[in-house]
Amino acid sequence: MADYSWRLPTIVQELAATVQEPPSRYLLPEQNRPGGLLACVEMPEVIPTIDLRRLSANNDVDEADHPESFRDLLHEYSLSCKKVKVAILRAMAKLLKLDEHSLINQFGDKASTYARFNYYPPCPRPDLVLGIRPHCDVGVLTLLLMDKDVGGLQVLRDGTWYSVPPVRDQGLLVNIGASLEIMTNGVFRGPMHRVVTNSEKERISLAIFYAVDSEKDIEPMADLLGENQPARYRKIKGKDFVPGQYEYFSRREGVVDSLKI
Ligand SMILES: O=C(O)CCC(=O)C(=O)O
Ligand SMILES: [Fe+2]
Repeated sequence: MADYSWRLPTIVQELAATVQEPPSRYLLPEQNRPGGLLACVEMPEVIPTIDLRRLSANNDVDEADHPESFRDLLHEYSLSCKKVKVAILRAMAKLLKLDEHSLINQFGDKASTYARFNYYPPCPRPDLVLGIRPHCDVGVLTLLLMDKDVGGLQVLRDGTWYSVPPVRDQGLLVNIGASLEIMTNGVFRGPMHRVVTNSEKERISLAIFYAVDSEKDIEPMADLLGENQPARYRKIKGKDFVPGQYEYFSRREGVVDSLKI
């Protein structure tokens, strides 16, 4: 029988179109949300970020204020993504010649998974306005479902911005976050990326962010260190990392650089 466990929504627009506004009980509290600093200017409102733990935990669905199909679809999608995340982190651990569970074990008991739909309306002056300013994702791993038609994501390499073409056929873009860079002592690097705007077309993406337990320390894994492999990053608590990240955003630097030894 065909295995549909990796099934993704046909297109991100289809998933997004089923709901106007996610119910507030599934959202991350405002003060914890990555908001205005992601964009180039202060945003008029903080961007809603769905906390998938709340979404999965809440089975008391009130259809009146809750489009059930959106919840179910996002939940199903997050379960598929979890398998992808686990498979990738296992493969990465093997590449590092570590126990295959070692990276997954870094998350701690209360790891977080957040979903954010990024909507970029057409912009008459793409030469002046970015959709998201340059940043490195702060978590361990990000799975990005991109708009199937409209590109815009760019990745920085050796001082040049490279455009990532739209991924058709239900492709996912896997982004390494700064937490994983620290844990692997810089073997895997979190790339700087940004989103440019488009004068004619709107664009939607869905990012699922996997982050460690906020009480856990993020630090180079002991098994990767040795006499000739000293720690290249200082440790930082999960909960101090995210606010630090946004402070550095405004200075257009990566928080991970501040932890380099
Ligand atoms: O919309 C995109 O393609 C990228 C979004 C992104 O970088 C983010 O949400 O952190
Ligand atoms: Fe990002």
